[in-house]
Amino acid sequence: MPTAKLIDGKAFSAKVREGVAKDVTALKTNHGITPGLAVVIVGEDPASQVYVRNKVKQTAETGMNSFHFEMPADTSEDVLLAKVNELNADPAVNGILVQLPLPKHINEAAVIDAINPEKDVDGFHVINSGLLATGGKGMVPCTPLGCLLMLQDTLGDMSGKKAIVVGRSNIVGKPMAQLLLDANCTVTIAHSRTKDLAGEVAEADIVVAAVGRAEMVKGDWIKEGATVIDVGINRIDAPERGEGKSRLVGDVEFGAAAERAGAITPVPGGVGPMTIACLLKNTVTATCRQNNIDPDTL
Ligand SMILES: Nc1nc2c(c(=O)[nH]1)N[C@@H](CN(C=O)c1ccc(C(=O)N[C@@H](CCC(=O)O)C(=O)O)cc1)CN2
Repeated sequence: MPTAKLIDGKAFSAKVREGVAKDVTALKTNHGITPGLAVVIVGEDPASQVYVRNKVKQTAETGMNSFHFEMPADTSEDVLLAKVNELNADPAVNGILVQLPLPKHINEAAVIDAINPEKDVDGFHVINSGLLATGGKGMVPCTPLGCLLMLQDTLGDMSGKKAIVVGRSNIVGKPMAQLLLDANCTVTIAHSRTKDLAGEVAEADIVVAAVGRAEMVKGDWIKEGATVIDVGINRIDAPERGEGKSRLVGDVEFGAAAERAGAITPVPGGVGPMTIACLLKNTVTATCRQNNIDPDTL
C-alpha cells in the first residue's frame, strides 16, 4: 500500500502558470510591456514536437507573445546560429529557447552559447551556469527550478537535510545540486561510477533521480519518510496494455518507493509539467531584468 503523499506537478504547475499570467497582466498594465518567448525546434523528433507544442500553447495562454520557429532536420549550424542572432537582436523577444536535443551535425554548446545570456530562459548558457555556481543572479534551468519549488512547497526549510542527486548532466543534475546546496542541504552527486549507489540513496532525506534510466533507483533503497523527486521520463513496452503499447515510467521504481517515501512525484504528472511552467516564469523574470523592473513589485 503506497503511504507517500503524491506531489502533484500538474496541479502545482497550474498554480505557477496562474502567477505568471498575473505578472504578465501587471507588466502590460503598469509598464506597457508584453513579454515575448521564442521557441526554436530543429527536426521532427516526436517527443520534442509535443513539448514545443505545449510550450507555445501555454505561453499564449498566459498572455505573452509566443514566437515559434520550425526548422528542417538538415538545417546547418550556421543557419541556426543566424536565427539565434536574429532573435537576440529582436526587442519583442525577451526569452529564447532552442529545443534539445539538436540533430547530431549541430554543436549544441555553440548554439546555447550564441544565445544572449539575458534572454537564455533555459539557463544553459555558460554565463548563467557560472552565476548559479557562484551565487549570482542568473537564469536558473527550468527542470531543477521546478524540482526546487516542489521541494520547498513540500518540506519548507531544507537546511541540514541530506540530499542526493542521481545524475550529473549540465541541464539537470549539476544545477539541481547547486540549488540544493544554496538551500543549505548536504549534497551528494551520484552517477554511473558511484560505488554502492543503494547505500548512498538510503542515507538521503531528499532523492532527486535524473539519470535517464527506467526505474534504476529501487524502492527498497529509499529511506523511510524521504522526499523523492523523479525527473526521468522513460517510455517502456507495456504488453499488458495490448500489442505494441507502451507507457511512461520514471527513474525511480515508483510503487515500491511510494511505500517507503514521505512524499513522491509521479511520472507522468510530476516534474514534466513544472519544467514548462518554470520556462514561463523565467521569461517573466528575464523581461523584468531587461527592463530594470523588480519582479516582486509587479
Ligand atoms: N531547450 C530545452 N530542451 C529540453 C528541455 C529543456 O528544459 N529545455 N527539457 C527536456 C524536455 N522538456 C522540455 O523541453 C519536457 C519534458 C517533459 C515534459 C512533460 O510535461 N512531460 C509529461 C509527459 C509527457 C509525455 O506524455 O511524453 C509529464 O512528465 O507529465 C515537459 C517538458 C528535454 N529538452
